[in-house]
Amino acid sequence: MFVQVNQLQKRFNDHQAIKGITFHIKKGRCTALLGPNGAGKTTTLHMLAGLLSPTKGSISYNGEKDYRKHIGFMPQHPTFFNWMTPVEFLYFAGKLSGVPKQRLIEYVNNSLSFVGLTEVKNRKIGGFSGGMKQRLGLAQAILHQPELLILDEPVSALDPTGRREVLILMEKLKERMTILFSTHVLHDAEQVCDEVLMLKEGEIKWEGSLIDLKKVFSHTAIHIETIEPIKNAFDELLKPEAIHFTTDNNATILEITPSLQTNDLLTALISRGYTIQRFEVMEDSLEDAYMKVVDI
Ligand SMILES: Nc1ncnc2c1ncn2[C@@H]1O[C@H](COP(=O)(O)OP(=O)(O)OP(=O)(O)O)[C@@H](O)[C@H]1O
Repeated sequence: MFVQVNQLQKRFNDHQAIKGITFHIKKGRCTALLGPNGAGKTTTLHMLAGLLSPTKGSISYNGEKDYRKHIGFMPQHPTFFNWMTPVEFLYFAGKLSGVPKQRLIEYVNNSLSFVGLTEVKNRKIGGFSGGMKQRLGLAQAILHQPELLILDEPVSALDPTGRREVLILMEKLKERMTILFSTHVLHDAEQVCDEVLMLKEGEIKWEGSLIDLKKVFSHTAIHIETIEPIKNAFDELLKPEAIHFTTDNNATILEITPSLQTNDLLTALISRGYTIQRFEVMEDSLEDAYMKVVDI
């Protein structure tokens, strides 16, 4: 166990934003905190980063009390002094986060090189694109080489190019540190995360690996077309297994449980003399699984 969160709650006046959530973050894994707007993602990340105190509950980081030095945090909208250069900004941030003076130059240069901003390191931040600013935010968050990197909606505000750049950087960072990031964009989560935490209205709706999420919530649909009509031909084959069964002329679409082996179905059809023109296995996307979970 790396980070254990127990019965965490946050109340803003009369609004209970986080309703007693319990989860853990596994060391070395990249976890996506997924949820619609207002689910409580930012509030949860701020509590984990030590920027907001919980109303109730606990966060345990390898048993340490003051764990903030091990955490790197990038807010949803990183703000900069536009008149500063990346080097000046990172020196300033490095001093604040307690990077030893003798290592500061090395750390700043390493971070800038990692996010691809070395060439512009002495230009004013004011002239930077959104993507460059986001990469500078990332450089600041990893500057002190944290064990846990927390990123609040790291790609949501970016155009497709900027999004891709940041996702590639996250993919590389996965080898060096544990990552927790929030997003409401499923496609982005699917590309980079190993673990998923789904949050809705301040409650965890699902926790587990991306692979398990797909297994548990997706259906497999098989689209079959044969030359011979196959209506009612499945009775003995799979009636108890079939969830949904529709036919349209010679096209048959089955939604089956994962327990049924598609190979067995194909073999059975061939051995019964059907001439198969199409046999296509279609799996639900993470988006379908997500919709099922958040609609619980
Ligand atoms: N400082 C605050 N004072 C009062 N209510 C707040 C405060 N911060 C957040 N909230 C409320 O708590 C709930 C959760 O907000 P939060 O920003 O954590 O959600 P989110 O999942 O990050 O949403 P988004 O994707 O829109 O950023 C919302 O209803 C929000 O209005």
